[in-house]
Amino acid sequence: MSEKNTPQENGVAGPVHDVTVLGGGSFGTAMAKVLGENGHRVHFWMRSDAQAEEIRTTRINSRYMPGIELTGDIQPTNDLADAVSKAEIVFVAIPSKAFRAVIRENADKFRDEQIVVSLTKGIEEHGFKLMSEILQEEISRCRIGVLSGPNLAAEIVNRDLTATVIAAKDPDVRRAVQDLLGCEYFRVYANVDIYGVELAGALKNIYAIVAGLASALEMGENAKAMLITRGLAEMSRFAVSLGANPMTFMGLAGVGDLIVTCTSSKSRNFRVGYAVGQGQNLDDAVAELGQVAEGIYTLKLVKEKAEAIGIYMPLVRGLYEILYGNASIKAVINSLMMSVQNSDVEFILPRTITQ
Ligand SMILES: NC(=O)C1=CN([C@@H]2O[C@H](COP(=O)(O)OP(=O)(O)OC[C@H]3O[C@@H](n4cnc5c(N)ncnc54)[C@H](O)[C@@H]3O)[C@@H](O)[C@H]2O)C=CC1
Ligand SMILES: O=C(CO)COP(=O)(O)O
Repeated sequence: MSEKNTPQENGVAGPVHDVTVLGGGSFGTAMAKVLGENGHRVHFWMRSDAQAEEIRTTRINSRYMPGIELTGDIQPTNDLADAVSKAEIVFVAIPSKAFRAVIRENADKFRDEQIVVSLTKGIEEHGFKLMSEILQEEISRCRIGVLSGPNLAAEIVNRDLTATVIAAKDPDVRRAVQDLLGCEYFRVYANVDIYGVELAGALKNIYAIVAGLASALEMGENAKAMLITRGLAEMSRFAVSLGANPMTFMGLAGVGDLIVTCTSSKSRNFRVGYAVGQGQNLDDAVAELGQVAEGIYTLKLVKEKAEAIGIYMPLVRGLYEILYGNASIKAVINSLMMSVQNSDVEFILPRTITQ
């Protein structure tokens, strides 16, 4: 750590920290940019040496953030051991499908008590594990946190006003992340409900796909409000039944992230839904996107889990039938609108509230 001797671009002052970001995609790049502009030394790891070299020489990640200049002391590398060993805090922005493999392969590189924060919004395929649970299993000697919220990378890199949530049990972890990332356009709130914050980030991707579909079909603004609100009801019902705090879903990581991804074509999940709504098949839509849309995997896992624990999730079931069951969109909408199940009460209170 060293004292800063130059005014920082983002209106913050304080000691310079060594911070590592794992994952050279859209969100890793956005977080590296905030940290770099906040004056920190950022060890930015990506698996592709060519990509690291491009960023080193041009200061631009042309595949994931074309035209966005990465200023500040950002040091791209494909040497993960070196990047992790130098860091006081490690942020992980690796898609959920590869998350455990990357952490497990490199578990011995992390230090005792090192802070490791997941930025990933997904669920592991076998065992329904969230990323913080994977970190707990693979590197339990580290201090773990989760960052989630309405955080479109494409807006953060333009310095558009944004708020996020750091969830961690350890107050020092929460404070460290607030200090590192907070600046005049990026505000960091704290929460202790790691499971709720993390699950909300994964679940909202499903409803973003639904909203993209609805938008392509020009269903209108009333339909949008219905989908977002009923999506919130069903995702909170599911999460609370698994132990999340219902209040988390009233906050930025819950309804906040749900709103942004269900209303913005900058969301990749929304875009996949939009393409399917326009008649494209799912595989082509994902291939054309060229980036991760976690919701298409999360959907399968949540449908299975909801059935296993008996939670009513009609939007999840309907989207699953469209994407994986070859059901016609029209038939699914019709069955959702005409369903008599539970339409007599708007709220089905979670057991934890009624007991
Ligand atoms: N882009 C956004 O606006 C936000 C994304 N997130 C979450 O962050 C996570 C990462 O998303 P993005 O960066 O946006 O995805 P992306 O599709 O833009 O980039 C994914 C990155 O992961 C890398 N990657 C894939 N497999 C890998 C492996 N086996 N080893 C090392 N690197 C690997 C790719 O090379 C690429 O650099 C996702 O869970 C996403 O939901 C969270 C908040 C906002
Ligand atoms: O999580 C996000 C914004 O908060 C990004 O959503 P997408 O992955 O759908 O782009």
